[in-house]
Amino acid sequence: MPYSAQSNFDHNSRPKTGILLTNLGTPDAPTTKALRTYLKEFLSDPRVVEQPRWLWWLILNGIILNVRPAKSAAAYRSVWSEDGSPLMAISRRQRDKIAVLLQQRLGDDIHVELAMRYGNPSIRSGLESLREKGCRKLFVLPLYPQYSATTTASTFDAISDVMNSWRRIPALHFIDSYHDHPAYIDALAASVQTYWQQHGQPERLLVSFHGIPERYFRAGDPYPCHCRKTVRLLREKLGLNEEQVQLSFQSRFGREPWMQPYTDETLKQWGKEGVNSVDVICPGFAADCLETLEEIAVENRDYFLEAGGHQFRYIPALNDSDAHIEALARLLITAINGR
Ligand SMILES: C=CC1=C(C)c2cc3[nH]c(cc4nc(cc5[nH]c(cc1n2)c(C)c5CCC(=O)O)C(CCC(=O)O)=C4C)c(C)c3C=C
Ligand SMILES: [Fe+2]
Ligand SMILES: [Fe+2]
Repeated sequence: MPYSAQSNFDHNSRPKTGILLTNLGTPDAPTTKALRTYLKEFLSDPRVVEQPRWLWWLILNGIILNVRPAKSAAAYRSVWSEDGSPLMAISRRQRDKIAVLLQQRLGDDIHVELAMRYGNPSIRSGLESLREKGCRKLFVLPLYPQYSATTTASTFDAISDVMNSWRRIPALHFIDSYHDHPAYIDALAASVQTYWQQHGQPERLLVSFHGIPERYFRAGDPYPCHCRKTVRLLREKLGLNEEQVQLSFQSRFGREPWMQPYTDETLKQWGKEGVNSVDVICPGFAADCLETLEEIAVENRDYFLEAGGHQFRYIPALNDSDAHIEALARLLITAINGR
């Protein structure tokens, strides 16, 4: 098989620097058909579901892909905007703003692309576009602050799958996590403080992360440790105690135990115990998406209020806020300058 190269390759060209921002991905439309395509790709990834392949193939194709797409499509419709999926719209704005900031600070030889691990725009299209622009140094920033094999390592798999047919591999820098980066923690703390200055401080802050099966943690996935460290640093920065700021895991899928405590059970328990007011923040999501806008802000709100709680608020993700763009740009500039 011939290995491929940049189509307009010039041996004397000046090397450029490419940045690939990635996130999980989202369906192309909030329809059952689009959800089936998206979920099939996502849930066929062995990094996401670690089960014997034949058994999982039967469950996925026999049950899940017949039931879940319609249910998920209805949930996506409830958050879909004029700009499409919130995750996609916000990710595009993040890419545009980061590109402007990096070009202002480092010059025009920097190119920034956005790619999604599942669906569109694909990792292949992002990498090929940077290659066509002559990028020979490549910085990949998966927008997952906390490393997990299910997300971060899966992104790496997709990159190596594309590059294994390339003639010239760029100098590759893969940013594996930034769960304790001071600029990220500062941006999170500032977002909470600003929210509280405007709306008042609740009794408790619940810091909710997407879960993973407990089995993956026992096999060595550091994700829960990264989540705990983010929460500790945030709590310290806010000057609050372990009762006021607590961690939980949301979005469990399937029957086996996932990381605990579960977000829904925690909120039900707090409602029953007489906790009056709760704010929830989800620092593992760089952009608001179905998991925050629907599962947290709607579904879990109901659990808390039905259990006896009085006030529930969701503090938005960092999204394309100036503080977030600045934090991500600082992360990238440090990597680019090798410091
Ligand atoms: C099947 C197991 C799943 C694992 C393990 C998992 C890990 C994981 N996911 C995210 C981030 C996101 N997940 C999102 C949606 C989503 N996640 C799963 C399943 C697993 N995720 C499903 C089936 C879905 C689709 C929605 C649904 O049908 O419920 C999203 C939202 C995407 C959007 O379009 O809005 C994000 C983001 C992380 C960070 C993570 C492990 C650390
Ligand atoms: Fe997920
Ligand atoms: Fe969910």
